[in-house]
Amino acid sequence: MTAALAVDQLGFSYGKGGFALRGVAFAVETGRFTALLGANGAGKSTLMGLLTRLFTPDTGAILIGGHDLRHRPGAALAAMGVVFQQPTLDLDLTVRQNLTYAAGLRGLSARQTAPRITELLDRFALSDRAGDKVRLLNGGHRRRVELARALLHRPPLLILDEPTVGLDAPSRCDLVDHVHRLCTDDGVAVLWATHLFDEVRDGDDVVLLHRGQVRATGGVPDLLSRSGAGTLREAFGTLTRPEGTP
Ligand SMILES: Nc1ncnc2c1ncn2[C@@H]1O[C@H](COP(=O)(O)OP(=O)(O)OP(=O)(O)O)[C@@H](O)[C@H]1O
Repeated sequence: MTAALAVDQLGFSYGKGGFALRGVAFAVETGRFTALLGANGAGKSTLMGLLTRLFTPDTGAILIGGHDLRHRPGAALAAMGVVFQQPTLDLDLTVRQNLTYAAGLRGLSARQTAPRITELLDRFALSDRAGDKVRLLNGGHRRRVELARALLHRPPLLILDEPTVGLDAPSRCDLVDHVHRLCTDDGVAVLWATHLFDEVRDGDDVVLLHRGQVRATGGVPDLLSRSGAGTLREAFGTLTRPEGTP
C-alpha cells in the first residue's frame, strides 16, 4: 500500500556551510500517529517547510499520497492538511466564517460546506462555539478550529508543527487525544512535530531527528528495546549521543 507520506534522502541547507537536513528518510503510514521528535534546532520546522513547499529540497524526494511534491504539487498538497506552529485564524471572524472561507479555497461547494463544517465542529466538540468570534475562544479551542480547518477537504495526511505551543497542560492533553482519535477512528495519517516526550504514546511511531539527521525510526517499544532504555526520554538520550561517548 502507498504510504500517506514518504520522504527519501531529503537534504536542505539555508546557505553556505552546514546543513539543516541531510539524508532524511522515513514514511508515515495510513492511520498511524507519527511523532517527529527532536530538540530545538533539530530541523523539524525546516522539514515542515519542505513538506509544504515553502522551501525546495536540495536533494531527495517527497511523496504525498504517492504524488511527487516536485512534479505534481497540486495533487500532493491536496492530499494533506496542515496546522502550522503559529495560529492563523482571523480573530474577528466567527468560527463558522473562518471555516466557510477556507472551504471555499479548498473548492468545496456551498452544498458540501455546511454539512462538512457541522460534522467537524461536532467531531471537535465545538458545535456550541460556531457563531462566536475566534477572539472569544481560548487557545485550546482555537487550535481545534485549526484542526477542523485542516481537515475540511478530507485529506488522508495531516501534518502539525508543534501544535501545542502556548497551551496549558489540560488543553495540550486534549489536543493530543483528539488527534490520536483521528488516526484510530478515521484512519488519518498524522505527522506531529514536537520536542515533548509526553505527547508521544506507546502505540505511536517515532522519527527521531537530531541535528538535521534521522537517528532512529520505529515504534516506541522498538526504540526502547533497541536503546535498552526504560523511557522514551532515556532512549532519546542514548540514540542521540555522539559516537564514542559512553
Ligand atoms: N531562516 C533560516 N536561516 C538560516 N538558518 C536557519 C533558518 N531557519 C532555521 N535555521 C537553522 O536550521 C536548523 C534547524 O532549525 P529548525 O527551525 O528547522 O529546527 P526545529 O527543530 O524546528 O527547532 P525549534 O523547535 O526551535 O523550532 C537550525 O540550526 C537553525 O538555526
